[in-house]
Amino acid sequence: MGSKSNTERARKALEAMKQLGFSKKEATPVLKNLLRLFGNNWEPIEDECYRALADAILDRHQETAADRGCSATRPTPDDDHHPLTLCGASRDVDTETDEPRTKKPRATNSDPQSPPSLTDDQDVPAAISPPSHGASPQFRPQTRASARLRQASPSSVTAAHKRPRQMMDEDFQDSAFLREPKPEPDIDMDAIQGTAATSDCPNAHLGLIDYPLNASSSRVALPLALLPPDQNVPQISGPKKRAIQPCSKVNTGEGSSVIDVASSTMGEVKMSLKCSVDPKFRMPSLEAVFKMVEDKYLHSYKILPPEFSIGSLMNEICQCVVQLGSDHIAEHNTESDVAGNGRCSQNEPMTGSIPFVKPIACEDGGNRKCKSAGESFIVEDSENSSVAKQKTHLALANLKPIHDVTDISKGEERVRISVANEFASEKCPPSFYYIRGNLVFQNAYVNISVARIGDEDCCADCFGNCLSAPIPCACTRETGGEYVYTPEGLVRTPFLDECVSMNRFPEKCHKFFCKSSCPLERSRNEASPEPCRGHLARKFIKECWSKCGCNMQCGNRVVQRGITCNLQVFFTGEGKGWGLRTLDELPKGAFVCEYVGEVLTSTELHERTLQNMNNGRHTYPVLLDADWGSEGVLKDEEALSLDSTFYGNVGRFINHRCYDANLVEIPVEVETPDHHYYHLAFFTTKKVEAFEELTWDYGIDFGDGKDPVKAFQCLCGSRYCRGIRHPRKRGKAAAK
Ligand SMILES: C[S@@+](CC[C@H](N)C(=O)[O-])C[C@H]1O[C@@H](n2cnc3c(N)ncnc32)[C@H](O)[C@@H]1O
Repeated sequence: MGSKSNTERARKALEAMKQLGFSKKEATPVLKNLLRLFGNNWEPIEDECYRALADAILDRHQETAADRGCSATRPTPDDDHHPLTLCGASRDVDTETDEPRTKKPRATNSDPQSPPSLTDDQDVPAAISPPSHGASPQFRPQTRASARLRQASPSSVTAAHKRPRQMMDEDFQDSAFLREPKPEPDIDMDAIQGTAATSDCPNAHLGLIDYPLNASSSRVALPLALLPPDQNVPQISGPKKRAIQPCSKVNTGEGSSVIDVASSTMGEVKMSLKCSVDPKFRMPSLEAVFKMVEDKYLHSYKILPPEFSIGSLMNEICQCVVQLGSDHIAEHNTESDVAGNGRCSQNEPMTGSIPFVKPIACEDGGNRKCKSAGESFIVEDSENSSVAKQKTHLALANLKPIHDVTDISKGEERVRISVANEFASEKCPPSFYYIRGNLVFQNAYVNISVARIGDEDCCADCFGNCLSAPIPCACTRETGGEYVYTPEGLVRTPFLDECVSMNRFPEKCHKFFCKSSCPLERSRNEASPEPCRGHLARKFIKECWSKCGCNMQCGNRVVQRGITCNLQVFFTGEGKGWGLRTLDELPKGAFVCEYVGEVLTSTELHERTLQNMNNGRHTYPVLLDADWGSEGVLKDEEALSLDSTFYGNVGRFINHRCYDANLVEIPVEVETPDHHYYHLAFFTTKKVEAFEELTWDYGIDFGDGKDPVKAFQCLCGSRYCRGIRHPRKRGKAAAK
């Protein structure tokens, strides 16, 4: 095929169409169009005996008919099972003269290889033959082109079996077709597959199946509904790998429908829905259909915002098709970017994705199992060596979970978190697994046990809402006998301001210095670690928890109830990649989200760092170092950090802003009474307007040339920016 000239291929295609009764005049423009659509790739056109071409010609007929104002014709009594007839489809063409003719083409069929004759009673373009009796199971309408192809050539019968290649087939580089089935229980799949297997088509058991009916009836090609693409798709190895779509059963009963969606890289998305209809069906106006569906949704389900319209829903479907269909392209283009950094996904070297108190690079992928540990989970790899485990993260990254742009959390959160890109660049953030709570990667020691929580660390005697009780409960011990939260769930201003000030001016705050070697320095250089640079003695919020007598609505449980505000992941278009914004105005002290990721030990973090450096990739995990140095020697498995490179929540999208960020991170103790493991929660430092970007100060010293990880060039826009352009001046100004 590959060596054939285009002219030769065109000639053959037109010849094949001629045999189907399509004139050169009508086939040529359609062929040209298809070639343009497939980017001059002949294979999908030649496939299945030019099925795509025949379909396209018939589609054109239909469109022309629709333009002429024709709708479905009323069926004749014989057409009981032909509810939809193409307007104008009975028009045929003299294949010699290219002129329309009233008689359908007749051909003799003495040669089994030549096209069989098309008789008047056979030639039904939108043919749906009645079920036959006997051995043949129930069946579905054949598609128009397949009917013609089948009648035209025995070889086309087998070719028609290849229909499922339309979905996820590598041959279709420029176009993708999805077919979403309704469950269709009535067909005997064994019978179908058995029949198909008798043909010489390698994919005969898939998709469009030809049915041998009894002697009096013609053979009917059955379009079987295909499962959606996220099902397991077995691959056939061979010269060309083919994705096989498993077939679902066909239902010939009333109300069954099949949705066809086709798209091309040129942004065209075509949807068609085939439904069973009453024989007296007449095409209603589209306006009436839209109105009826909108009314139905509005009145029956009451879930619609006022701006809802079916038009925009269809537009959204189109956009989702294009986006999902394009994701693999973005993935190929962003192989080195698995950390959710918008800049990197534009093929720039990654300068870091995970914000942090002290930046450390990391990377990884793979064969993992998760097991739960209280509210945390442990992610285990099947391999033993820690380095190997880190490596498996690379493989994991290649699994590329697909984002749902209507809710990137995929239902993990209580609110939907949409994705928006007002720029024409990437449609979706690079892949990661969305998790609502932290996961232990491997060796991190997160000891969540009821026995560890003493009476002084819980309020077992409380009931209902602790904030309504006359005396503050035991859970306020850490905060001087006062609740941090107001009854409205906001962090009280004095506490909040102290946290903000601590982050802005860490040099003025109390710090813990590790008594022996610092785990962070140890991980950087185990042989001769540098002296500890100090860790902030952070202020904690302690929330009530499961060992407390209060209920889940208790005012001292805010972070553990999860995200409640309307957030959106959006493309900043300011060189910072993706960011997070609020869709509603937020008051000062409001909880926004946690920073969620994998819990790593400092050794694991260091291994990721090395792996990452080897791959030219950097990420910035958050150290959970609040209490490092407050005790004796901190064991490595107790020195924890969070990394949301591969597993994370929306916190991973929050960009950095020097000094005057509108979010501050506050450690929150929930299930553990010590400060080795805790939650890192973001609260607003001031009132935030709707659609304002949410930012926090990563605490990066942009002027620290010694740090092994090169910081990104700061584009925060703050007048106090410590960014590399004015490191000293800005820093000093802000400190005043
Ligand atoms: C936690 S990620 C934030 C989300 C990220 N923008 C994305 O697209 O996934 C941190 C990375 O975002 C980028 N970034 C964050 N704040 C920035 C800033 N102020 N200026 C420039 N880049 C920034 C840097 O590449 C950084 O490594």
